[in-house]
Amino acid sequence: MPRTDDISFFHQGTLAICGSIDIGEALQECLVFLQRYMPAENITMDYLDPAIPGICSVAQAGFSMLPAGTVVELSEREVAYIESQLSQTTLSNRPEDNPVAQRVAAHVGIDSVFSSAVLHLMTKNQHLGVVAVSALKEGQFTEEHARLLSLLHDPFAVAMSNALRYQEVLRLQEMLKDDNRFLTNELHRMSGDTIIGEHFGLREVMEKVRQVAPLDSQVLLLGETGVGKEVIANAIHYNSSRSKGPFIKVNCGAIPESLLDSELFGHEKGAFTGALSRKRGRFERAHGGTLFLDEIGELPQAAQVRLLRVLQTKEFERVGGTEPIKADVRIIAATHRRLESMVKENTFRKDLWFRLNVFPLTIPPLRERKADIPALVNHFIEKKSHEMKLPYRPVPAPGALERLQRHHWPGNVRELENIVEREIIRNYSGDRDTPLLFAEVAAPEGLVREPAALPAEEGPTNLDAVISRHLSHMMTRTGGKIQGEDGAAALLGIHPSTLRHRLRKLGIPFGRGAF
Ligand SMILES: Nc1ncnc2c1ncn2[C@@H]1O[C@H](COP(=O)(O)OP(=O)(O)OP(=O)(O)O)[C@@H](O)[C@H]1O
Repeated sequence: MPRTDDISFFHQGTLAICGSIDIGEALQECLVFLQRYMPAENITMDYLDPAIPGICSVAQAGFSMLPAGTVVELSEREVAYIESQLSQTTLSNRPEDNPVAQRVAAHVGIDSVFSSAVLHLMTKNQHLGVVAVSALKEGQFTEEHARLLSLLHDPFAVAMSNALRYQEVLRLQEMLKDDNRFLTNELHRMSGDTIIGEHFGLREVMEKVRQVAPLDSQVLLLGETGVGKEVIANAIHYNSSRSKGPFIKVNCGAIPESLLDSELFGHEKGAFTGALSRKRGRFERAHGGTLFLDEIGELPQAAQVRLLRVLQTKEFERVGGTEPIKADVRIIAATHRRLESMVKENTFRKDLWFRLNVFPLTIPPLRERKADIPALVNHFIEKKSHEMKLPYRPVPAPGALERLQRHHWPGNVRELENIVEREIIRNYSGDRDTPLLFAEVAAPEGLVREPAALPAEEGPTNLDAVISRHLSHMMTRTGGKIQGEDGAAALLGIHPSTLRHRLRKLGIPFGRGAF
């Protein structure tokens, strides 16, 4: 039968050990408790890592015998000593009694004599680690102290096991955060880090981006398909105070109506057939960041009502859930549709349109910023060659860029990107020494709309257009370089600042960044 004071000792000791989720704080409580029964001045919880081999401190309280996180390497003899002691509580009242305690003391710079009582923690014959109680004087611990300490074996073993698991969770969490940071940077790099035309065709758009990005206002991006709405949404996010948060995209037109609610707001386990586990929706995932609602004009009426409610209350419930969830999300919506006409036709809710239309930003179609085409072509050649791991960089054939600039571009930048990719593939499978001709842009009927007054073969006759064409050609030839012997200014025989002035006036990109 256990003695009554043993039961009380166990009870109070267990409360001290389990009193805090932080194992350091728990050991501090425990040290204060143990001091009522033994001359404990320090307590550490450590485990043996056979891979080092050495002991690693999990937590500590007292005079810093072994601060948390310390690793002390051990010799084979010292590891063998620990292994020989597993089934008992080791008392060492003189340093020479315990070679491991001596090694630890030397490691932390304690040169005075000391004594310790070491409790080995075991579960199912597996050595979890030790709890070591120490004092800075010799001969401090008795068999009775060892007996009392061993009464606390089980709560210490549970605490040790939880602390190790908790450390593992923190390690994995840090790894996930690191992966997340890496992937976010990769995504950012891949999805529009470079905005071609920001100083030329998109200058006004980018001015507005810089104005609105730091504010938390909603933005509505308008423009034909493929003009770069997502690229601009990215730029707003990465130039805002939310840039470290997530950028989550939803293509409202690509998700079946029956799945929209679950995609946007998430669902609880068992909310519907196939909901095997709880799932967070895109709103929840975008918490602290930006939610990009692409193709907002395709949102079905019922979903428009729910979206409006979330925008008004900033709260939603998961499908099948009752608990309201708050998400701090900035909304950027985009559409190639004329929302105003849709409102008139009653296919888009007027109140939602008002909500979204706080800061409308229209991205001009490519045909209205043709001066950006050479730089875009070079950018896509670079991008695609890199993606395709080409050992060489194809170059456009003479006259090809002019041909591209005469195209009407109904599919905008995306169409240009696809054409560049196709041309590189064609070039790769044919004669790689042939420059990229882009012959296809001139071919299909209706795609190329040459202005009647400017037949393609004659080229422009208006003086500015002729100069613009020539300067664009020179920029392509020199890779945007203005100064130096091989720069465009020297080739044209004019002063570099005069050339820069001309280029700016005509909206022609220059400089290394433009090519
Ligand atoms: N200014 C730009 N600089 C570099 N790349 C661009 C630019 N604008 C668009 N792109 C590229 O063109 C492609 C189409 O752009 P994006 O997806 O942003 O267009 P969108 O207007 O959102 O299209 P949709 O209306 O179909 O959703 C993307 O690969 C994008 O990276």
